[in-house]
Amino acid sequence: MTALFGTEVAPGAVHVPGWLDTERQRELVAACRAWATGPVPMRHTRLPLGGVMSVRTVCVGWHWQPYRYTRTADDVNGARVVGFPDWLRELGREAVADAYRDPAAGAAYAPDAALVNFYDEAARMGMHQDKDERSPAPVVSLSVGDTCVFRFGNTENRNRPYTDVELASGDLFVFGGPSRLAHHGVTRVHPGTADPATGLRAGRLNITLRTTGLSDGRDQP
Ligand SMILES: O=C(O)CCC(=O)C(=O)O
Ligand SMILES: [Fe+2]
Repeated sequence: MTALFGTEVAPGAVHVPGWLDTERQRELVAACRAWATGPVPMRHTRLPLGGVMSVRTVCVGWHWQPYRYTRTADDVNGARVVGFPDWLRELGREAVADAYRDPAAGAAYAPDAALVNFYDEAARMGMHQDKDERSPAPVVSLSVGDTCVFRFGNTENRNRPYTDVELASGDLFVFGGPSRLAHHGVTRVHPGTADPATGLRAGRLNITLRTTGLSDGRDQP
């Protein structure tokens, strides 16, 4: 087991470098490759004002489109989103338990959605809040591939104060509690920093686990 000396970037926001070993990163890359092919293909999300996101995204458990979750990908091909696997929920539980050093918080964690984002070297993500979930449960973020600059800000606005954190392959970042609605984004990706042993030769994968707080038959309007 890796020694877990995470850094608290803000209250409730913990960075644990090197949390995933190479084998687990390889497994995640393989899972993301499979999800990227369907039933809903990985694609650039269209924004309501006509823009498209520079990252490519595929969802697991619930489909996210700006700014709601549904079971079917109505903005892509109408297909039902792939099911959320038990092993991914278990990984999320381990992540929360380790980052917060709180086994009970880990055991209570029950994510039901994941967003898988792929960044090529030009992709970015603007400052935003993850606020389409109806649950205060933490977000678990796992990174594989090229190192990026992850900007972790405040709950008030997109501006300072913020902290720039380098997220490298295998890193875990958990944000919950008072940081759950903090603004955050990715300001750049450092090309050529990935370890090819993960199976991802170029670019960056980020997987965020979320708890939607939704149940079937009650899709968000
Ligand atoms: O890529 C990252 O590290 C962050 C992704 C993110 O903020 C999101 O998907 O909402
Ligand atoms: Fe986010």
